[in-house]
Amino acid sequence: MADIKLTLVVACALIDADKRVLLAQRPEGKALAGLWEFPGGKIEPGERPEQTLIRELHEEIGITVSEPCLAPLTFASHAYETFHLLMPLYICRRWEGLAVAREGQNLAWVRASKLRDYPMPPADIPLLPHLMDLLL
Ligand SMILES: Nc1nc2c([nH]c(=O)n2[C@H]2C[C@H](O)[C@@H](COP(=O)(O)OP(=O)(O)OP(=O)(O)O)O2)c(=O)[nH]1
Repeated sequence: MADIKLTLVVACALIDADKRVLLAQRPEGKALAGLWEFPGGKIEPGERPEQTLIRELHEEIGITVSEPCLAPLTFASHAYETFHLLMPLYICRRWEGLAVAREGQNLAWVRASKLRDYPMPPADIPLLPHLMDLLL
């Protein structure tokens, strides 16, 4: 059997007081460019997933999240051509600061009923019903 490269990425559904979720658009020049994703990123060596998420949310959108405000929601397991993605999705309803695009990416606060209007990476599609149930 061929070796499988397992890539661990942590992501977060940030939910605001109007039950909207934050999506970020992947920039041009990257894999999956133009698709809308949950903020997050790859776990660096020595990091716990929650630390990764707190770091990424600060780097990418300038918010400060404390660990007790992160709760596990669901996960994605998806075979991309060159790696297998395993992506825990956390949910967070409380943070400090305003979400701003610090890396030039587009951001959108999206209601459950509009989530299907935002094309997402294939790994994310099975996560949507779960999220919609929670937000509707
Ligand atoms: N953050 C995030 N990544 C996702 C989602 N869905 C999905 O397939 N991914 C994939 C895209 C990337 O291959 C990987 C995220 O890693 P990354 O944010 O470091 O992506 P990247 O392309 O900048 O990585 P790289 O240049 O450092 O290799 O997970 C999602 O909802 N959120």
